[in-house]
Amino acid sequence: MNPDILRERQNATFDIEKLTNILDGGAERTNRRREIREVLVLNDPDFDYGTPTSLPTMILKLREYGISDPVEINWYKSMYWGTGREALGLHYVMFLPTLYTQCDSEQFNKWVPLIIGTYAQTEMGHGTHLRGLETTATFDPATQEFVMHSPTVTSIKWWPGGRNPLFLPLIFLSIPLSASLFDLFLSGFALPTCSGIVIGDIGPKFGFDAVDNGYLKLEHVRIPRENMLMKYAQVKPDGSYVKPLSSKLTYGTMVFIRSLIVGNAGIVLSQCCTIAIRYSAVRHQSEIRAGEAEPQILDYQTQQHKLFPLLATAYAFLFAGQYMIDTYNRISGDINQGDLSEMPELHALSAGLKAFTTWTANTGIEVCRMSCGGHGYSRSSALPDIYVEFTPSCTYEGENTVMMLQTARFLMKSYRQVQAGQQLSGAVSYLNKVHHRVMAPQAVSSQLDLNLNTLVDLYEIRAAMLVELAAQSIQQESARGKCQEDSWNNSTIDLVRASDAHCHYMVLKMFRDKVDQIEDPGVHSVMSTLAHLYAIHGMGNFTGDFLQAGVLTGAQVPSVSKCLKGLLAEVRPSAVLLVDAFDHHDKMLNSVLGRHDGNVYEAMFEWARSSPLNRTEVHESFHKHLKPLQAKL
Ligand SMILES: CCCCCCCCCCCCCCCCC/C=C/C(=O)SCCNC(=O)CCNC(=O)[C@H](O)C(C)(C)COP(=O)(O)OP(=O)(O)OC[C@H]1O[C@@H](n2cnc3c(N)ncnc32)[C@H](O)[C@@H]1OP(=O)(O)O
Ligand SMILES: Cc1cc2nc3c(=O)[nH]c(=O)nc-3n(C[C@H](O)[C@H](O)[C@H](O)COP(=O)(O)OP(=O)(O)OC[C@H]3O[C@@H](n4cnc5c(N)ncnc54)[C@H](O)[C@@H]3O)c2cc1C
Repeated sequence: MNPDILRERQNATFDIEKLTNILDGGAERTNRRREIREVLVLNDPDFDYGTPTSLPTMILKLREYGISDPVEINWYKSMYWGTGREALGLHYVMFLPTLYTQCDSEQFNKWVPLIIGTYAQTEMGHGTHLRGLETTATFDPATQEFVMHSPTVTSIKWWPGGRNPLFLPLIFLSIPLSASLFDLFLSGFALPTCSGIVIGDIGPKFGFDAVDNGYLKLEHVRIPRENMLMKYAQVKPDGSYVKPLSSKLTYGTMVFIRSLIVGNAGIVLSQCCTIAIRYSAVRHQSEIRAGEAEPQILDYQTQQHKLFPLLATAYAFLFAGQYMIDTYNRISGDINQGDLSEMPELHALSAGLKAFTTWTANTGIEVCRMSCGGHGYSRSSALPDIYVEFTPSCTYEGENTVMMLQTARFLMKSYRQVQAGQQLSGAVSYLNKVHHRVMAPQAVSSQLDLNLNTLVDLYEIRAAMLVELAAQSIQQESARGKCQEDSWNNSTIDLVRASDAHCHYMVLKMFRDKVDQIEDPGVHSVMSTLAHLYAIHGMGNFTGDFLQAGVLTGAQVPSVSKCLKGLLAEVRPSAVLLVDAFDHHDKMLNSVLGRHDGNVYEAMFEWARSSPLNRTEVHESFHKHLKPLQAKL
């Protein structure tokens, strides 16, 4: 074990295992996660780490072990595939959940155990604007079939993941928006089951290489009426259409995956913090005091300023992910019983948090990479691969700006309800006070009140102010004679800012609520420090908002920076222990820099020597290209 990393693990002030249990949702969940990792994967003789040939093995093993919980599937898959995406991700997180939520009982029993599929909603011309989708599904009562057709080049289905002849049916969204299970291919290498299908791969991408995103053009292809997913909407044999309780029920799968993405952003950020902080504990560079040994780069304040707020953010997002999944499960249970009353709030929360967490994590991954210097740019660090695999999450499952505007739509509606004298409940209840709150700054003293509850209040006031400013912008545009739509569009910068502040407040509130539940004094103390760091770092980034909200005075601004520096120093002794608590196995992290034993340099040399480029003393290209050239010179 590297001596630096060994020293970092001495004198722990908190019980790491207890913190790991909290992250997993209890000791039993930690035990289950490790059982899946150690017994079902690492000790499985069939386990051929992360090679494509192991994909069928993985599927059959998941079925053999009866693993169906999305989190457990993710635990299993992440051990198999490390930090990358793999071809079946979409099957598990979109195709199956759509069948679970949109099939009637007969369809469920018919299809769920048997098939692997994808989710073909996006078209070349439309990904965001679902009401603009052009693919048609025309019912033919004479044959009891739907005729599926791509009328224009822009209606070609574009992006479905896993869209190669290997794969089976796909969930298909078409006009009128209904989800029809469209059985295109038999399993295995069979060709299309019917003519009129043009299919292929959309070509090289920024990354996501394990997933073959394809295109699909349909020319009057017929599928049985029964292939329309009929839990919520039906087309009867006589062609009559039974409308769903809400047209937005068809969007349910996207709400589900957005809810998962929130926790996943926390997981990915925790992986990167593990890599960067462990590496920063063993990397020595330059000097602080002349003549002394080169310090660990983790002792540079700037390095702490880069990494420790991200460490706090990783914990914040993991807790937000737990809250999001619990909220999704509760409200989707109610929806299943026909109670749609909280569907708008679930949509607004999942859309906003998905955008907020992925934007922040996306930036954070790059900060972690750059904090590792040149070695961070090496694939051996795993950080470039993590970035390339994660960054599309700001686009897929709802492009982030559009998602923030969906949350803004809910905030504006809530604000108008308060103006009309209604009393709000739930996540936006803080808006009830927006007119009565005295936006008085804290005590005039230049000292900040560091009570976590006070900090949550300040974020709440900031959010309320920005919601009100966005609403006022819309009102001012209307007063200038703009129509409602133009008033909205001319206020979208303010609207996104308000949604971002709302999500920031929600995440800090969830972090505070989680800290309040922690009974172990040592764990409570270190988590409280991280929650403070998360809040103060945010105040430093958005000082203008807090000044504008009147909850921070100019005299207090220096205190923010002073407080931040103090918190960085407070986190320093626990930094390595805090990433150890994430409990990422070396095999899954697949990072030379993030090794648990900290033996980076030896491992890096071995990694480089194993490169195919080093298989021979002199690369064959010399003999093939350079030597003949030299002969002619
Ligand atoms: C800790 C747990 C960790 C576990 C980890 C487990 C695994 C983690 C996996 C992580 C990631 C894996 C990734 C896998 C690969 C992903 C591959 C990508 C796939 C895709 O991208 S699929 C396609 C995704 N596409 C979209 O998301 C489309 C986005 N567009 C839309 O959703 C809609 O067009 C819209 C919302 C933008 C607009 O819709 P519409 O025009 O119909 O609505 P309006 O804006 O006019 O609003 C009308 C009212 O409808 C309400 N509304 C809208 N949407 C919803 C909804 N979904 N639910 C409820 N209500 C909705 C609006 O709020 C409006 O209501 P109002 O009352 O009138 O205001
Ligand atoms: C790696 C990857 C995998 C994918 N896998 C799948 C899949 O399996 N199945 C599937 O169906 N789809 C998939 N997609 C497609 C994905 O869902 C869409 O790309 C996504 O929904 C964004 O839509 P778009 O590409 O049309 O972008 P656009 O909506 O065209 O976005 C372009 C710009 O327009 C802006 N914009 C759009 N509308 C508004 C608005 N109302 N207000 C303000 N600004 C706006 C956006 O903010 C953005 O800046 C995948 C995409 C990627 C990158």
